[in-house]
Amino acid sequence: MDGCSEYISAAGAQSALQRNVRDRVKKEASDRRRSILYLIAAYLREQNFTASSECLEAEVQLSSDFEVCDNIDLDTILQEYQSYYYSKFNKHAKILRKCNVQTRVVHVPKETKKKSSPAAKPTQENPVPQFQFEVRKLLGKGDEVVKAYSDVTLTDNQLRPLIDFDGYSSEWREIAEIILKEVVPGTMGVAWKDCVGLGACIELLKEAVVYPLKRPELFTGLVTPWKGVLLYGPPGTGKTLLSKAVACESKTMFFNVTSSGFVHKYRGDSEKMLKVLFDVARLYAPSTIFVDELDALASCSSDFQHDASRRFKAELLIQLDGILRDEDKVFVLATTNRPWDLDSAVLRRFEKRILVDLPGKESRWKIFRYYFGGSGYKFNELELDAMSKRSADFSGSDIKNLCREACMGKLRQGLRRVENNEIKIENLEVNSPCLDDVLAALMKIRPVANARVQEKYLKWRDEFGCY
Ligand SMILES: Nc1ncnc2c1ncn2[C@@H]1O[C@H](COP(=O)(O)OP(=O)(O)OP(=O)(O)O)[C@@H](O)[C@H]1O
Repeated sequence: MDGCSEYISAAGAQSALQRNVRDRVKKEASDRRRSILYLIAAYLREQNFTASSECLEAEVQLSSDFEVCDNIDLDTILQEYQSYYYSKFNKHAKILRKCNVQTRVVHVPKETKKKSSPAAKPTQENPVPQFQFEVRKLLGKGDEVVKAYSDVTLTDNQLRPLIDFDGYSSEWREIAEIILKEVVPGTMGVAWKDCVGLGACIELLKEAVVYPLKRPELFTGLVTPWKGVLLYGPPGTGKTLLSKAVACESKTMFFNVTSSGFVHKYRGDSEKMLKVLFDVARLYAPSTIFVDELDALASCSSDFQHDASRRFKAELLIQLDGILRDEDKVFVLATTNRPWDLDSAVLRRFEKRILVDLPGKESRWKIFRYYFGGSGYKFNELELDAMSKRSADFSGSDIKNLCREACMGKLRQGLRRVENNEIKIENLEVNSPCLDDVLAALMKIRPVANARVQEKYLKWRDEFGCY
């Protein structure tokens, strides 16, 4: 082959290659366009716009041989795009903008003008529009949901079944129903008075969730209620106890998000779940979203897969921003005993960050009195002084354990006499524990935290706390 024909054949091969690439790109674009149309048709059907969906299917000749895959819907795609945009550019994606009214063009296809939607107008032959029929079918499900949280004190709004809220996909409703089934009943019997020695935290929680509901007119302008509160501190100091009291005392719908359960149960779909959670909380407002162990969900180094964790955090930030910005009566309460591990962007969204510290001597005194008094055991002030003095570093939970151990110690003495056949078990009477029993228990039970641990929290509070 001479140089010229070599050149021609190389040029021919290159142009064939270019044609191939062009064809591939064209095919990809046309596949994409086709997928978009299927997605739109499915979305319209999902939203009960049956006539519009049929019209679209006819106009673009969609074949009934294809259907949208289970786990793809427009809502998910949009949500993922928003999360991606936020994590990439650190600002919210703008999906819509108001158009110029003068230049706006409204396109009404001829077919839809002729055909009125069966859902829109009941006729004599068909008095129950198709849409309402769908509603009835689903209403049964909604009723079950209402029953599931019927022991919560609910307002009229909160008693509305899910189906009353239009415009959500069936996937959204499925997730929403799971969430509603996990609403914490307000009948756990924990009152403010059970959170002994935690007066400052209680005041703040009342400011955030109780008073704004009782006297909303007092909380306007700059005096808006706190929307995000983080309770942090050593283990066993009553953070979860406080949140249970919020559930019982606040009369809000209380959504309990246990981090480990959340990530495990909805792995791969956590951010979708999170979005629905906040949607549902808004729909059923006033509500409280309680996130236990926030560090497991939003630490700088979350252990669930890197990408999933990034997307989850981005969605959490979007949702927290929404709560802070909007007027909705949704309050987010979170706890952690590793505040230093939290992602700083998440941390910033919690307007109040409160240390629930180890109880001081006076608080320990009150906690001893609370637990022994609650069981009918009376100790005088001097005895309570002695206990509180010797229990430095004990958390509320440690003190509770100590009280149990003291009572068990007394019972054990009696059981030993039964074992030695000194008395019959039927005749065994257990006396109140005395100070010696408590001191003996003090030798056995050691506190979980100590001054060094406490120091770490105090240091973090001085740097990042907001109380
Ligand atoms: N201040 C307190 N007054 C009365 N009881 C308390 C107090 N603090 C803790 N307790 C008791 O200890 C138990 C455990 O406390 P709680 O679970 O609230 O601690 P926590 O701070 O959430 O711990 P962790 O950080 O490990 O989750 C409570 O259910 C309660 O019985």
